[in-house]
Amino acid sequence: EMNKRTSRLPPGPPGLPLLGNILQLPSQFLYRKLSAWSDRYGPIYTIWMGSQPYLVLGSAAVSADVLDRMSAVTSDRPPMIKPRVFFFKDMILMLQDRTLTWRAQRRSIHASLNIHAATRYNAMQAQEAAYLALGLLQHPEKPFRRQLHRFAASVIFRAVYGGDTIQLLEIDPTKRIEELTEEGMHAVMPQNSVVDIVPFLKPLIQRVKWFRKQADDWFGEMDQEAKRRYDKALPTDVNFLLNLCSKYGITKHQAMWMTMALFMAGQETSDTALCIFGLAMLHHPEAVSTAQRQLDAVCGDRPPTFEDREKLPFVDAIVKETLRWRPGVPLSLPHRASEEFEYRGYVIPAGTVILDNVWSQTRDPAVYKHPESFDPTRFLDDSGTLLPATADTHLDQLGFGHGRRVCAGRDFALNTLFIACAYMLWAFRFEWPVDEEGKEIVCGVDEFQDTSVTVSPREFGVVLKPRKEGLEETLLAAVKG
Ligand code: HEM
Repeated sequence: EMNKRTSRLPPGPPGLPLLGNILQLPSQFLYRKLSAWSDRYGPIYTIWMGSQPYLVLGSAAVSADVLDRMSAVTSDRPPMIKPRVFFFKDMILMLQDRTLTWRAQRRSIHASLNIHAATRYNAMQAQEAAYLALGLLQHPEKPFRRQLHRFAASVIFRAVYGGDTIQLLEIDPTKRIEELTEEGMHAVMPQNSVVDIVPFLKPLIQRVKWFRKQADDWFGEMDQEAKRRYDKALPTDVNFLLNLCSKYGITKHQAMWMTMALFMAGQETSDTALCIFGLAMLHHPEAVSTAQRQLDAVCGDRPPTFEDREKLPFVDAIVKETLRWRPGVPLSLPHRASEEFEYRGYVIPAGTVILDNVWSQTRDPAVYKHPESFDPTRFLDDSGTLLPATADTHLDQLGFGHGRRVCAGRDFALNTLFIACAYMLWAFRFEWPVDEEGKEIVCGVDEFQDTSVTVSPREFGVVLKPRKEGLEETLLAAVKG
């Protein structure tokens, strides 16, 4: 299908005959290797997985050209046979091509999560942020990450299915979905899927019973879980998305999977971003104190609200910088060219997989000076007001991907992060735990773990000290609403 003679793909690292660059790719932190190659081969280059070309986009400008301006032909997903066909049976919108089903789902999600509609979730998000702070105050013995995880799960679960806050000390009803998600998502990255590197194996593998059985069992369980959750949800003010499905011609089976997809896409990503926020705050006390001065001036002894947001640009700048400094989804999700296209004199054949390396884009020194330093003031003018966004960066939010596939939950996620970070900064001082000799137990800024789609800091401890009189009562009142 691929005509190597007529295509003129941009050059990249030389590989081996037949295998291409496969053996040069690390099984973890692929984005780091791809970023190092960007330094050498430029912001657009090609790597080969066998006979399959992968175009790697390493600068914000190139990504805006290829994935935004040419989105009409660069917005499909790779075949990803193992996860997409074997596991998800093409029911999950993140991995679908731009079919009519995909379009209908994006439309209904947009109707409920666009920047205006997303404000309908604000009261719930603020209540959840208060409950997060309360949990951190009352249960310092529960790991920080565990509590962020509960928060992120509860916010997205309630937005999708309605219902009450997931309690910190009770059984987490989302646990099963998460276990299944982890198993399924592991298959997404090309290194984990032999079929996708050597597609001619597909028919053979499809006949291998045990392999199909694993995927079929997984699908069966996920399908049941999706149905159970969907049937339990009562359309309410909070999860009004459910009301929209029939309007957009989405069948029940599709709606079941769409709601599940939203949970999968929204939970771990938000939790990861908050964990990175924690790490950044521990390393940057000066950012913490600037934010706290602003919060104290605006809110005093009452907790922050969404109405305060205009007056809290430093908190928004911290959220932006957190997502830029260590993007939790460093390679976004892969796109695929649906048609041949030309760019900068190159000819990219249909079927080329496009890797959106947001990790290199967010540390492009032409766009962000001193990209390795965590500096929220880069987004603010001298008076502390948010600056207009940098061109070609999706409002300085490269971490949410590009083009027609750009994250469908971006504004919702930014609201979740804003209120959670505002609450934590308002309520607590951030300190490292200390060992018996009084020495701080620090987690370095690069001590990350790779969980295939997301990357996040390894587990670390944080001591949160209350900085307000009567904090517990204030938070209890905020939780009650
Ligand atoms: C900090 C939090 C989040 C980050 C960093 C993030 C990042 C991303 C990225 C990088 C993509 C791929 C974009 C592309 O292919 O170009 C994506 C897709 C998506 N995200 Fe998010 N996301 C976050 C939160 C959420 C939330 C809260 C939701 C739902 C409420 C959500 C729903 C989706 C969906 C449905 C897609 C698939 C879009 C498609 O394939 O058409 N995300 N996200």
